Amino acid sequence: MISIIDLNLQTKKQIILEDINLNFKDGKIYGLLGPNGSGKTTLFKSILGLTNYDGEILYNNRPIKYAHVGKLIEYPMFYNNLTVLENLKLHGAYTNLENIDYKEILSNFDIYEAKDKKYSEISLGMKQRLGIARAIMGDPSVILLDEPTNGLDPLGIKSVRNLIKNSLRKPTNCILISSHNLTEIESISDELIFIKKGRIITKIKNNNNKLFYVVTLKNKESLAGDFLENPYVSKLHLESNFNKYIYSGDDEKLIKDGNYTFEKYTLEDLYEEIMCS
Ligand SMILES: Nc1ncnc2c1ncn2[C@@H]1O[C@H](COP(=O)(O)OP(=O)(O)OP(=O)(O)O)[C@@H](O)[C@H]1O
Repeated sequence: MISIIDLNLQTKKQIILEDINLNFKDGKIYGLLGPNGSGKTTLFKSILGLTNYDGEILYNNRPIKYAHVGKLIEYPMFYNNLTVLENLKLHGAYTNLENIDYKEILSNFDIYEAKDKKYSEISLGMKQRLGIARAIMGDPSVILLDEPTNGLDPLGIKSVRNLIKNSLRKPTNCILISSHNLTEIESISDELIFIKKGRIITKIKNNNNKLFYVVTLKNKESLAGDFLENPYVSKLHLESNFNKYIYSGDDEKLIKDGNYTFEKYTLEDLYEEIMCS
């Protein structure tokens, strides 16, 4: 499990990440959502030790630097003049990975046919799949994917999505994905984390039922214990006293007991409500 404890990062001019406290469990996929410049990539860079920060990032109670972290972040660097296979082998060599079955990796990522093509000659979709293939070489405990479907066409998006869902998730790894594509992130993630101006606004369990409920308590006394204990209930804004909650479960009975008013939201509506209020 990754534990991020009191993470803060600021430059002389700007607060970039503020009071981040998060746990990411093995076997789960976490989707990070937030506008441009909200701090998603910087959070990934902190996990990778690529930037200074205050606070602690642990993996299974040890500093994260001891964990094997695979990454696809910003513009992945590959050598244009080397082939797909040569690029992967080079990565294997300089990261000291042994017993890598390159054929299996390339086949799993549907790029085996292109193994002898130069990197500069393959399509954007293949480049993206190659980037993910490289990220998971050696079976990392943590996988960070920063906008893995950036620039892909609809079929490319589908193929990367299926790959993440079907091949990457394991009980022994923890996957973090940032994306602006709400449909995609909703279909992949177990938990959705909303970040705005460097702060975690809220996090919700995703049950892939496509609809969320924004629930308003009629009065404070209506804070029914059962409701708040439900794992599919989160505050709309973690830090405010707002009497609004998000319910992402599918048992409408829970919110139809007269103590609440509720509205159905799509993830897009929810994103707007969270980011614009
Ligand atoms: N090295 C740096 N020095 C100073 N400011 C930085 C640095 N890196 C990022 N920032 C600033 O930190 C903020 C967060 O940027 P970051 O790239 O993490 O956001 P993001 O959520 O990943 O955005 P996007 O969705 O556009 O990729 C931005 O305001 C950015 O300008």
